[in-house]
Amino acid sequence: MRIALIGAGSWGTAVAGLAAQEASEVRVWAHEESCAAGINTNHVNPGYLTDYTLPENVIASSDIVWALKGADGIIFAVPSMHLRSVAKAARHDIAPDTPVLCLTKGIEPHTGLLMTEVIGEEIGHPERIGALSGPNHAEEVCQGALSAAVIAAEDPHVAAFFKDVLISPAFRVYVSDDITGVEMCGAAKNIMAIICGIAAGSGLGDNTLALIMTRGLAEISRLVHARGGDPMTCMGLAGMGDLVATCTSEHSRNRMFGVAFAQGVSLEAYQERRHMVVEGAAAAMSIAELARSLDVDAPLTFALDHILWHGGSIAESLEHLTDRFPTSEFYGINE
Ligand SMILES: NC(=O)C1=CN([C@@H]2O[C@H](COP(=O)(O)OP(=O)(O)OC[C@H]3O[C@@H](n4cnc5c(N)ncnc54)[C@H](O)[C@@H]3O)[C@@H](O)[C@H]2O)C=CC1
Ligand SMILES: O=C(CO)COP(=O)(O)O
Repeated sequence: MRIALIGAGSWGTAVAGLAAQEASEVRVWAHEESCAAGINTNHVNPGYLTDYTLPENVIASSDIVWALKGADGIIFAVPSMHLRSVAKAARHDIAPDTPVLCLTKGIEPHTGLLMTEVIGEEIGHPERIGALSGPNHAEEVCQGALSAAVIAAEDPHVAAFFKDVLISPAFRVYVSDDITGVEMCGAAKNIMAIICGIAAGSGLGDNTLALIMTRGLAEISRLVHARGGDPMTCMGLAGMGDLVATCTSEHSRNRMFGVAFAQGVSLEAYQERRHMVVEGAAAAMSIAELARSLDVDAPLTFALDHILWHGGSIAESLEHLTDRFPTSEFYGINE
């Protein structure tokens, strides 16, 4: 069996290693030629996860046609801002019945589309496209630390196919049919992680972090419900699981960016320094747009959008948030 892994950042690299346990060959497409060369020569990606040695059946190229050739399954792991252009470039080299899995976490700005919907618009046959999400930092998964994820797909055969490819004693894979809920949770939790980072970087304590995570989860549940997903998904790996991991972990780019931002580092400077995507920044904008269009009350998302993209101050946003009159804890989720 041959798997194509489109994207050689941290997560694509770690998941290539997982897939290589089941597949006879994993072909990785890397945006940077140097990443492909390092994987082929030393079995190490020189750009990401540099302490991790990939299995020898993982090979790479910056030629996407080569990567897709003869693939029995295709996994997309590119940042959200590049997903549409990469899927467009791949469209003529993907057979209509090849199962596809999306690892990207985000919502497309202006369209409000989920990442699987973006891929579906470009390559067609959206029913064969699933999404994987959960509390999975690449740095831990590649070292075999016990982790779990959920794969959501409309077609259960697609979820079962990728579950068989990726599951191992150290990487537990559950399945779901709530693709909307799983993808909304994966995109929105990054916003809460940045806010937790800002709070921690501003000297606020553990009570505040727990407050942000809990009210964040209620906000995510309202968004999931309004977008047509199942709020129960928020209790699972893609919801609470990933929220806890990303809001508390030292590996979280989103949380660490929030800490740095509170100390005066700009988004551009942070991304330039780390060469890593901070998906929650883009998600603050795209999910704020989506929430307004769906008439969802999303105060934490609106606050981060205001701070990052409209010049709002942290102090002013905190004052605005704490001025709100608390109502029923779970409003907007059941009705
Ligand atoms: N890192 C992690 O532990 C996890 C990441 N994810 C998600 O996976 C997705 C990919 O993130 P990472 O692998 O962490 O990325 P990363 O931040 O480690 O690396 C950035 C990636 O962007 C690529 N890139 C840069 N410019 C590009 C362009 N013009 N066109 C196409 N690709 C370009 C780079 O080649 C590299 O693959 C994101 O949506 C992220 O939220 C999900 C779960 C875990
Ligand atoms: O989605 C991720 C982990 O599940 C990666 O995002 P963070 O690095 O911000 O946690």
